[in-house]
Amino acid sequence: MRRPRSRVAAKQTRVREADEIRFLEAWIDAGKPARGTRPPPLSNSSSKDAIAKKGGKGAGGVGKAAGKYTEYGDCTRFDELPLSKKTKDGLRKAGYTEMSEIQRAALPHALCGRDVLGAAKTGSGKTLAFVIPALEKLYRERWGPEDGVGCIVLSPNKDLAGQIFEVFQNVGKFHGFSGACIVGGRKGLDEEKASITGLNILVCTPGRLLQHMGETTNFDCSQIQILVIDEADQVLDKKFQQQVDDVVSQLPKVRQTLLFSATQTKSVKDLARVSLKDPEYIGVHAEASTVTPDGLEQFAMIVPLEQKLNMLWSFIKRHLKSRTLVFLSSVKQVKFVYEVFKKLRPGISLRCMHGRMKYEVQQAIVAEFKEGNSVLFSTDIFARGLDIKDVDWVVQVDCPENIALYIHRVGRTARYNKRGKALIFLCPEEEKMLEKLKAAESKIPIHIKKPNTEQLQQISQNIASVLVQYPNLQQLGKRAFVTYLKSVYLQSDKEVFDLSRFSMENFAAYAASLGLPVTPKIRFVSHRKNVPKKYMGDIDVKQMKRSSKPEVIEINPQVKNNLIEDDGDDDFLYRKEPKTNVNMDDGLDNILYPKESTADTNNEPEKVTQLGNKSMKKKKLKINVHRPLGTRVKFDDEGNTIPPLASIAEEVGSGDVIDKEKISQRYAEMLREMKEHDKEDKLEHKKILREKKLQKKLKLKRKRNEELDAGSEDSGSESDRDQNTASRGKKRYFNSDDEGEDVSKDGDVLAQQEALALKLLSKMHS
Ligand SMILES: Nc1ncnc2c1ncn2[C@@H]1O[C@H](COP(=O)(O)OP(=O)(O)OP(=O)(O)O)[C@@H](O)[C@H]1O
Repeated sequence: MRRPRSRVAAKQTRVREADEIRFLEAWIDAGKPARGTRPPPLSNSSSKDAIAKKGGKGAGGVGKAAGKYTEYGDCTRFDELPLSKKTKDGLRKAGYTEMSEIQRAALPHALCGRDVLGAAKTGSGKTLAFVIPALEKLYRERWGPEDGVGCIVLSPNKDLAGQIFEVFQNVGKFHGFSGACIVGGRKGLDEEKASITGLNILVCTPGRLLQHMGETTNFDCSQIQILVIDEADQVLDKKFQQQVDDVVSQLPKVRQTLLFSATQTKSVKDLARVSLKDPEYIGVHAEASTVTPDGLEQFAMIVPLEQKLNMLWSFIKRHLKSRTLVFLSSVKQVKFVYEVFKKLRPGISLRCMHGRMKYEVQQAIVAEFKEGNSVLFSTDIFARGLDIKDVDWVVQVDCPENIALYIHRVGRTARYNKRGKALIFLCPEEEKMLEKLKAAESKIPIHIKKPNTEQLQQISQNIASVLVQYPNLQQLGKRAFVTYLKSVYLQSDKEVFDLSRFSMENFAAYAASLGLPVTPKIRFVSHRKNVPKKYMGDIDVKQMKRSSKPEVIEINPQVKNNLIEDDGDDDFLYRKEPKTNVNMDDGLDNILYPKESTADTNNEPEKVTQLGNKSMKKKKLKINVHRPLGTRVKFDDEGNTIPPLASIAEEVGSGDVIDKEKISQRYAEMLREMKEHDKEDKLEHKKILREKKLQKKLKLKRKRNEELDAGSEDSGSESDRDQNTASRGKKRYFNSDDEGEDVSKDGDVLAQQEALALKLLSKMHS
């Protein structure tokens, strides 16, 4: 019986694959690099010759040459590695031919089954350094659908997980493995549960994987071949500690483990937690003079807290032809700055991104951001791993919590041999961070730039008017204010982050710079445990300031003078752009920074007193930054502050000038009107009460008469009745002319008396 052709083809494929696997295994074993060896750097031409001699393509064959398996420890191209045809085809199709340094160093060790702890600069291609070994391992193990999960990749967040999964899809497209990106969120959990047991490759966040380990029936990870942890220093950090430990405890001990990050952990404790066995420590840039990408230019600028938004706005206006990623420290700040700037229309499309967004929304935003020039405001959800090509600028408006985060943030630009620029705003109170960045051991070539006050656009007033129009934004602004201070307060590095260095005036000016009419109260400090003594008590910022050092408080003379300047340009929003089209290479620095400082890398940061001094000559917006917390500030047409009472008078009166006499007249009038109203109300109330009383009495009277009438019919004499009524102390009605005469005997007389009484009463009240 002839077998169906497809079965024959399938068998042939199986046989071919089995042959290929045998060849690969033999090659991997015979040509593997010695432990601890690294390929020579590529820049050296003599090393290239040496590579060619040793066995690269130039040496006359891939895999086997002259009957011997070639060494692959020094090769430079993917197709010189002992990789399956499927992976090589995938790489070629995705456009990858030459290996990056980390790939050259890590892949040979990872392919021969060793555990690897890899560190390399941001954007240097670490993802392929673990995706390729993972695919190859499963392929050589002939992993199939019935084998379940064979590879787990842990990523700190869902965006990065999605990105890694895409690389698996691209490079592994010719393999038949199934896989999924398993990230948080309620949606999709049931679907995931239904399919996860049949998947081979899982790229997931630790929390979601743990959820499946606990909830999904038949979900078994006991056979996995390879565990990868990307952004290992973060995943092994406190935040994920419990989750990662729980996950790892459910994995088999015999497996390969690969750990990668731009800022690597070497903590023995951490490595023990994931049971790395005799790992290869590969830090390809450990000897490099910088830890950041070579194509990255980095600048720092000392900007007072209350000038940060002005500076950011001015920056955006000067870089309309760029793709800029802006980091802020909280979701609320991101939302606030994005919403407010959007209303102010800078002339470039704006986007925002934070962790509270749905995954699909985030994906859509990233896709849009990739399309053209725009500004993306983001929290640190974007700081690590995210790979967007051609980001021109990374601007850090808020100080990163440590050097590692700085490195990851700036690493969103200048990726894979591209060029890029990064700018960080540091408050004068955070100058310690600048010292740390500049320290030799940090290996961060950062240049100090002096702000060009001539180009600085003051937008606080514009923001304030936006907030008046959109009260929701005012609420958001308040929350952004509080959250920012909270984030500073909660940072552990008190050398850099110390709220006590900020004065009450700083906070008030900062609130004003966000367009807030009132400085929000900051109460969170007193609610924290382990609060340094100086912050304790029924705290508001006033008390914090008292413990600060005076020299750092009064950095800005404008604050001293209670003044924040305004450029007085009513046409601010629609001001014409400079003739030049601004882009990465057209000497922008001269626009935002003073010319004389561009080459200066060693200057001490100038005290921020310089900011805006020139435009002080122009019209001034006077804001009393010393006003007590909770005091509303209003402005007149001239930009002067006016007390709330004056603003009432202005609304009522016709003139432009605030007239004190008018105010008191208005108050006197209001008082008189109020008294009159009060009198009328009282009379009305009395009248109602009396009428009620009278009605009650008449009702009683009628009832009594009815009883009396009934009594006279039944029994007793008149004298008895008189006695009875008198003894009960009831009032009796008398005719004034016939005083003493008992009229109750006569019903007509009674009726007359009632009518008379009613008449009298109504007269009295009318
Ligand atoms: N061999 C290569 N040839 C060409 N491009 C490559 C190569 N390897 C990686 N890339 C590209 O370089 C970019 C950065 O790669 P990847 O995201 O893996 O960097 P990374 O080192 O993981 O960065 P980060 O530390 O920021 O996560 C990607 O766009 C990727 O496609």
